Amino acid sequence: MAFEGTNTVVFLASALLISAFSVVIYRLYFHPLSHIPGPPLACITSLWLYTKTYLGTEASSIDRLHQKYGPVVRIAPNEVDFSDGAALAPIYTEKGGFLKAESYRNFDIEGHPSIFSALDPVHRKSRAKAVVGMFASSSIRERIGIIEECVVRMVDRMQAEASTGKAVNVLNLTRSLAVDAVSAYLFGKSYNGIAEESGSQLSASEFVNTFVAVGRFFYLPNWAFILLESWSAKLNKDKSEVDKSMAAINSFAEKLVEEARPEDPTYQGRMLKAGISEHETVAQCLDVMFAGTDSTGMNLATACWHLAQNPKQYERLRQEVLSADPSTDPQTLPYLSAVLRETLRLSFANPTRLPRAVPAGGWTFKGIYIPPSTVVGLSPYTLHLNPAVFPSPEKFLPERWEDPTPEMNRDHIPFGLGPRQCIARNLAMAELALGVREIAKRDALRGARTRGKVVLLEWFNSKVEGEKIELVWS
Ligand code: HEM
Repeated sequence: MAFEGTNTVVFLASALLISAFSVVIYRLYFHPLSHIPGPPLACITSLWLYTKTYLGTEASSIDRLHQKYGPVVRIAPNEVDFSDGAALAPIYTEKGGFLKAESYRNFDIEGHPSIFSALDPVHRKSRAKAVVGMFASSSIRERIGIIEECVVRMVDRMQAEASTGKAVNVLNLTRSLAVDAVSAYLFGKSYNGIAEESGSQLSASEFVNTFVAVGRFFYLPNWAFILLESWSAKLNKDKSEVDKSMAAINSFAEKLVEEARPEDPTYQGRMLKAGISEHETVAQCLDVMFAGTDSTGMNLATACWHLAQNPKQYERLRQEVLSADPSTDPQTLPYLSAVLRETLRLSFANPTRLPRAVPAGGWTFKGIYIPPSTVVGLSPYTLHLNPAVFPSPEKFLPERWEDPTPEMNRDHIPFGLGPRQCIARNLAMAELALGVREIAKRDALRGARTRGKVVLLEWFNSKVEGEKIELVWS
């Protein structure tokens, strides 16, 4: 009997080994992507990509692969990354671009695909159509005073915290501004983050951090994602802080929806009017609260960081702001716009690939055939740091935008591009331009020095280590 048992084990182990070996041989030599170069481990198993993503080194690791293997690299059995900006148009824009990859489902909220995470364009369209008017430049111009007020309050607080002589976490301040601007402008009710106790962490921070952390499991199949997310939430040592922050944000969003009427011209009112359920409307509000707080906060804090490090550029910006008519739209000031473009190039709020699925029929790029369902994409990280397009790419040089080449314009993709580019681009730009103008006008960065380093984990929404971007005023 024992002998028979051993035989079965040996048989099963051999069968397993043979099938694993066959998969390896197939993926390396017979798979429809076997003609694309890439590290053998990544071609054999998605674990390579999952690990890099989890560790927050995805974008830089793939960038190094491009340096070794060229502009088209296989980074997983069924995934290919491009570094050639010529691939942007076919993937993201032409004929509506390719559909978002399955991994976006991991960003669904409470089981609802958000405007951001929806894969199905029809599902997304009914939601986006209800609110897209709020993001038009003309609508933002009409109610720009709401954002201006938040900006003034944020700079007041920055100056008050600066005067204490202690290190100031500007990321906390800019996140507070961002959550207030989005909530006041879209929902008609400010979250009032700037009014929270000076020096304390924004109560919405852990909510934002939790969403950011979703990015570490971005590429996992949805079932594995759900499993790991629930385990890691249970194991989180800061669980009570997270729960508190989530509860604060959830009750804010729930109240908004409870009190909303479909005839209200607010984000929540428009969603309800479009027939979206109350439960889903709460989820859609949470989605923009996160998206609006994280990326804009990160970019404005990055602008402060670089301006504090570059006094000549800060002075030039100030001179431009001070000599302009105060009623001028700051987005029309050339140097201020150059500062923002350079900030958006280097902030890496969204550093990694924006993955898309190749449609039926496949796709041929410069003679290279990519079969249907392959996940393809380009990353802001690789494009924005390409020395052939942006010489001395690590340097903060707003001057480079005074006379940009066509390749610079093409490869600068902080908001993504095509029909799925950032729906709130105009709102974000208005916040950033008003923020930078107010800081320059009031000379809020006079005497500011950067403290420590800004280390990023390259998740879909990058995580700043320690959630701090610190300045000290002397
Ligand atoms: C500087 C600030 C911002 C940056 C850099 C940024 C960046 C991006 C990027 C890269 C995408 C496209 C992702 C992809 O293709 O997968 C995106 C989409 C999106 N963003 Fe932003 N974003 C910013 C501000 C905002 C704000 C303020 C809001 C909301 C108030 C927002 C809401 C969204 C939504 C809803 C989408 C999904 C659009 C769609 O798929 O139709 N973002 N953003």
